[in-house]
Amino acid sequence: MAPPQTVPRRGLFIGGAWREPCLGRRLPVVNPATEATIGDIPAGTAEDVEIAVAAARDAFSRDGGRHWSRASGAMRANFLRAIAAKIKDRKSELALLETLDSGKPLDEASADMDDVAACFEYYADLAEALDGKQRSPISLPMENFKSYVLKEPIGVVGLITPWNYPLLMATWKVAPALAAGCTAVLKPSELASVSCLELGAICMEIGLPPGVFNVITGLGPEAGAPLSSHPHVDKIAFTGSTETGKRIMTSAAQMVKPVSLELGGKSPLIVFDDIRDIDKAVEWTMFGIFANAGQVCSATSRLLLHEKIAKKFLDRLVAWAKNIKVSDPLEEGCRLGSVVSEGQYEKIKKFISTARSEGATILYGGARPQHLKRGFFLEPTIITDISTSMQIWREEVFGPVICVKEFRRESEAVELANDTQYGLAGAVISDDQERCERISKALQSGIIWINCSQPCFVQAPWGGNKRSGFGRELGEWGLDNYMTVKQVTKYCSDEPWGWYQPPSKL
Ligand SMILES: NC(=O)c1ccc[n+]([C@@H]2O[C@H](COP(=O)([O-])OP(=O)(O)OC[C@H]3O[C@@H](n4cnc5c(N)ncnc54)[C@H](O)[C@@H]3O)[C@@H](O)[C@H]2O)c1
Ligand SMILES: C[N+](C)(C)CCCC=O
Repeated sequence: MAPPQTVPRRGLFIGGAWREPCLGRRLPVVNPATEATIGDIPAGTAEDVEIAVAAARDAFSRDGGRHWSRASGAMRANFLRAIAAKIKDRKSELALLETLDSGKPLDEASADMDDVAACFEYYADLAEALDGKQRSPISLPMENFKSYVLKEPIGVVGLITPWNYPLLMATWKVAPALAAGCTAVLKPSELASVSCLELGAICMEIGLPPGVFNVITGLGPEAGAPLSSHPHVDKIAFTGSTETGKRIMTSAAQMVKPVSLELGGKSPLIVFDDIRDIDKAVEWTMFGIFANAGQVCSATSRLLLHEKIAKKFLDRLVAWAKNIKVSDPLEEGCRLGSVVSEGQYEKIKKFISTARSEGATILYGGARPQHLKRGFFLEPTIITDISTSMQIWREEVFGPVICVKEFRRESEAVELANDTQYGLAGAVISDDQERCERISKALQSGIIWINCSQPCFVQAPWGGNKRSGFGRELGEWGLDNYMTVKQVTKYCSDEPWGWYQPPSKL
């Protein structure tokens, strides 16, 4: 039987229940691989944000926080593990929904659901470990004082996320926020909210206390902006474009509200002429730019090739690119689905035409695959004859498009790699390990891959420098994003302090 091609009809998830948006509006959900409308999502607005923030505040302080924010980490870990178990149970259904919603290959969506469950489990372990880390003593230089540290949840957090890995990017925030004892309002992207609403359904099923987790879907300016400027939201964690990140930071600054920003990228991949296995390097290059149709913040979209191997490498890259199965993302073996929306499709095509008009060569791809008449599909695209002033070299495309430049010396490769306003990721492929270490130090980015591109582990920190943002997600750093540190210092001497002259007792 063919899988269903519609998405569940949901309301906003607020206070543990489904609620119709105050203004009663909804947004269509379009399957980008077929261009068919397959359902709709609520279009939340400031009125709904108000209700969701109040629900989250109430959940944070209900019964003095005994049931959530001040409960033991072990108690919260039980809920996180229950969420992970439900994600595993519903893995194939959730993966299908994400594929229908975003156009990504079903195999990729399935792998993402594994990562989602693993992330909830990981932060369940960290929540549990938090109990043993409370009251950790601080060594002081004076014996008559004792000091210790309490790690406390920051409060109500607003989580604003993008469409490229809809549930995974939300989970990178939701799991540590809940582990820390925060309560949260999630605003997923209007282009792919379906799986995040299902996370609401899962939280309801497992009996998460009402208001601990809330989902407001809707447009950025209508639902995201009131969340980021809300006076009762204690922190905003944002993943998305650098332009929106700037707006969020500006609005949060008015209340000196902390923000963490995971923004865009234009990451380099440097390949040296000392490699023994060209095909192995070519496959990582492909994975670095064609996975998820290049709609990856850390996509290694600028390829730097040593001039001695450039010709041979590009011949193999084209051969491998020709071999990619570009198809309906539900087809078995699909490795390149559609991009997420018509808007994104047009934007990518414009990047390609501008590159051509600026004098670059479209070595391979650059157009709709001929066998796909509908849907927002693009061939894997390889662009050469680049100069560093070209738009394609400087700006994030967020599509299956790689631009290639040659270099002669290691120092030149580093200079070209760092020639960007972004600083999220960088990769080097070389059989010389010392060279790899040198390059790792020289690249100005938060993530470095050696002899690979894109593998990501929940234990390791994730985030960027420069205009790719600041703050780190994942690992222990991800948990720290949602905690404040409180020092408690006690005077424990029987002697008076003795700074002032005591008044006469008479
Ligand atoms: N660094 C990372 O880890 C990472 C991960 C994934 C995506 N990204 C970046 O995200 C971008 C693509 O995602 P996108 O197109 O969804 O980004 P976007 O900035 O358009 O939207 C991101 C989110 O912000 C919301 N938003 C938009 N305007 C807003 C406003 N004025 N106030 C508050 N919220 C608002 C959107 O509705 C969406 O939920 C790319 O630049 C990509 O590099 C970064
Ligand atoms: C490492 N992943 C899974 C590709 C996620 C990257 C997040 C940014 O787009």
